[in-house]
Amino acid sequence: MEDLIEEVGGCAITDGGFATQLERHGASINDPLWSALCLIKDPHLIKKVHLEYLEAGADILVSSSYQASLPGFVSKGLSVQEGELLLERSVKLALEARDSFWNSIKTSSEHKYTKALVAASIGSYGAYLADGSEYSGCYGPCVTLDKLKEFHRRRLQVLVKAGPDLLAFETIPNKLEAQACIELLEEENVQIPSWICFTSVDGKNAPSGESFKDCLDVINKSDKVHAVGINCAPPHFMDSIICKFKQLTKKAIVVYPNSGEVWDGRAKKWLPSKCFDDDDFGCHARRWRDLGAKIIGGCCRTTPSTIEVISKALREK
Ligand SMILES: C[S+](C)CC[C@H](N)C(=O)O
Ligand SMILES: N[C@@H](CCS)C(=O)O
Ligand SMILES: [Zn+2]
Repeated sequence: MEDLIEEVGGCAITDGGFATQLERHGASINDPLWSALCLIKDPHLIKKVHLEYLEAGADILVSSSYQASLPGFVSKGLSVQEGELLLERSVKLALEARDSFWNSIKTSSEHKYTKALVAASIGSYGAYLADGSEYSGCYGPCVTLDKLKEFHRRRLQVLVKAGPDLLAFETIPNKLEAQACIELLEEENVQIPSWICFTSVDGKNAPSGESFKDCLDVINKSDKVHAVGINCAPPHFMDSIICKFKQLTKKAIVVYPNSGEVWDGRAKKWLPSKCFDDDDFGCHARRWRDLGAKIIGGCCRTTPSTIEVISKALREK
């Protein structure tokens, strides 16, 4: 990850909203598995979306496993073994897209691309609950550290074995889940780098109300985690969050905010709110880089055109 950041001039671009782009192609993801439903129904579309983000200039692809889980697949009537194959497929599809894109352009002397890395997405427990609780962090008293580790363990093992370049823990909403992720990375002796991203609904704390200082103190103790940041929070929080994270950690900072719309977990739809358009992302991406972010992209409701604008803004001399 550090090599990629250096190779691309100090700031790598991750992709944009994966589920958002699936939906724009007509995929129906109103389901407890959300975008991971496409792993069963339409894997070709997953590859197409990965290729679109590569074309737009993403240096990092995040796999389609955000809301994929073994209990989720089993509740659809699949066996554990079938579920494991689907998790593996999520990484393979991204690797295949990356390799075929790279093979198609690498011999041309004029291309502007770097060979992308594939990050296996590991969505939070709240994502699996499919009730929007990745934005509240309220898992209730029954959800202990051990329960969170057991939820994450097998999926992590299968995703690591599938051969991604990175692990991307996404939308972590509280300190307990950050602790679970750190302990798992140690216990499983994971050798590939990880990033851990939190959500935020107030721009100051994790959704649970716990301070980012407390959350980052947990993460700073682990050398398995190479970057820490925020995803799927409103973009106008990023300036102050980057400044705050710079004081709280020496790890690389990653930011890939959503458009600013707000997810209604009950109605399962995005509610309009103060939003950034693609051009806003372009201007702000430069600012986020200048403030010290090392990986920048978009999350829900951003699209390949957002990533193209970010790429132009960051790569143009
Ligand atoms: C990042 S959110 C929009 C993903 C969907 C959510 N976990 C749900 O199922 O409601
Ligand atoms: N990687 C996931 C994140 C959702 S918050 C996606 O882009 O769909
Ligand atoms: Zn998102």
